[in-house]
Amino acid sequence: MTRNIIVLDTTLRDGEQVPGAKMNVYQKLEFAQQLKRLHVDIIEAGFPASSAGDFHSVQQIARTVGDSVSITALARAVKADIDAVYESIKLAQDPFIHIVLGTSNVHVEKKFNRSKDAVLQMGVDAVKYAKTLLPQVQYSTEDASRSDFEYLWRTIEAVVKAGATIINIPDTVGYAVPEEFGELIRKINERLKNLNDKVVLSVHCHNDLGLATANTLSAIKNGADKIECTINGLGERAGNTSLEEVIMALKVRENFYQCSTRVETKELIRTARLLTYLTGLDVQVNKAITGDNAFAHSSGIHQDGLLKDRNVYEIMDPRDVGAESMELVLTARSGRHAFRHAVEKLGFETGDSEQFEALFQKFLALADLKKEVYDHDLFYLVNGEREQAASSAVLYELAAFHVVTGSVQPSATIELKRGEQSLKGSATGDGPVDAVYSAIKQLTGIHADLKHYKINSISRGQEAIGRVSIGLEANGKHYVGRAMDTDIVKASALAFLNGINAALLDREPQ
Ligand SMILES: CC(=O)SCCNC(=O)CCNC(=O)[C@H](O)C(C)(C)COP(=O)(O)OP(=O)(O)OC[C@H]1O[C@@H](n2cnc3c(N)ncnc32)[C@H](O)[C@@H]1OP(=O)(O)O
Ligand SMILES: CC(C)C(=O)C(=O)O
Ligand SMILES: [Mg+2]
Repeated sequence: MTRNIIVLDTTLRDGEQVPGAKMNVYQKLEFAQQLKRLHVDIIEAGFPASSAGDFHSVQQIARTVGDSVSITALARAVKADIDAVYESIKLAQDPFIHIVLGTSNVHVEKKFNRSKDAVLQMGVDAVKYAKTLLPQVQYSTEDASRSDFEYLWRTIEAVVKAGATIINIPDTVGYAVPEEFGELIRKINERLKNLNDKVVLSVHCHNDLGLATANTLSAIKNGADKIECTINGLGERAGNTSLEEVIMALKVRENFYQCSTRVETKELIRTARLLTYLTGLDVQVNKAITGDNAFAHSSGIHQDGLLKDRNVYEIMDPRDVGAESMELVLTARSGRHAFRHAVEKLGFETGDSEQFEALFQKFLALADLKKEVYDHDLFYLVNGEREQAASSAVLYELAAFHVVTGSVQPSATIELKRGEQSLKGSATGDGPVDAVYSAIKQLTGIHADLKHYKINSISRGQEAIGRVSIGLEANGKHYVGRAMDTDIVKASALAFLNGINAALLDREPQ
């Protein structure tokens, strides 16, 4: 008999704590919809007390996917944080409040400068308060793996008696090693079952020593009922446990773990690609499950073996994680049937006939420029179109641009549209992109400092698409912008406008 493991995805909370991983509300909603398709049990949607923007995103996620996925969000052991969590998730069907509070000596003494008893009491009070709002409360003993065991247990016992229904044991700084972490979970599990066998035992591991997946699996083997993970292992510092790795380890080695999950593994690659697209954070090519080379075989002896029998060098079928064994190459000579087939094969809906036609025309324009359109390009084409439709509140649009560069001083002429209004202006700069950015700043009148600029080539072929990610500071806050185009100057202009629009929307909510 297999045991079901509850899967919580915290990409939108711990994952989003990563510099550069910030997403806007439309992007978070798109990702949450994909997590729903992936069949995770719980989405940790954010940290609503941290800003009005995060509160709004958590609320929108709870409203949009909270009918079929359990939703939680994080709070310190602070009343205002707990209130913010409750207010943002209360419309979901199965919401719960997640409270975190440190148990290690260094947290108690250095972070809080209080006695152990006083910190424990803070946790108990927080749980009692959260219970007045919702029946389900998760309590995380932050830095558990570096905590004195008897104090850790005393805390768990007290918060369970106060009403906590899930106890989450974090290896916050990735210090644990598998044998030791497994033993810790075994001991807690034994005592917890005697104390209250309805309480769910959960783990949350970080990857500072590259052991997050191993520690999570060891915890499962030793009785953990629930795991917290992120897609591509995104998360604070070296990241969190990678969801796809644990899920596939449980599936491929079911004979050893005798556990299963509800996760729809065929959605794994698509979820990982979507996250890369939304955050601009690429995955290393040799990353297990979601790296570009995870299912690529290059050496002759391996290829020979595979041709004789796939099992010689394959422990899982690439199709089980949503990887294509064969890619369809589309060109400008492809028709609507082939295009629809390719888009649907990637798992996207093609919309009504008007939406489909608009998408097809965009595809033709791209195919004319790029000659060959790969699955990867289609993925970005469809997502870009959706994101544009979702963010109809965008303030400025690029209507036209012209740049001059070479042995003269680079200059740019830009035409922007804002609703019915048309604005045109020119500027010079150190280079064409700098000139474009100066002209955009002049026209929008926004004081924005470019903090970082990154350009990558995505997809293959000579006419690959350039993806630009920028970070800018405006109104004392940091905003990100991303865009892609076969013309890198245009992609640069669009990414900058994206960031400017995010800053303006923050100042003038629509
Ligand atoms: C392990 C984790 O991943 S925990 C989650 C990490 N996530 C985040 O930090 C989310 C983003 N954070 C934020 O937006 C802000 O830090 C806020 C809104 C939470 C707090 O902002 P501020 O009030 O300005 O406080 P600041 O961040 O400077 O300091 C943290 C304060 O919270 C206290 N604190 C830290 N953890 C906890 C906790 N679990 N419970 C109660 N208080 C806590 C600290 O002791 C400090 O209080 P002090 O000012 O009395 O010393
Ligand atoms: C909030 C907790 C679970 C956390 O992220 C950690 O301890 O790493
Ligand atoms: Mg964490």
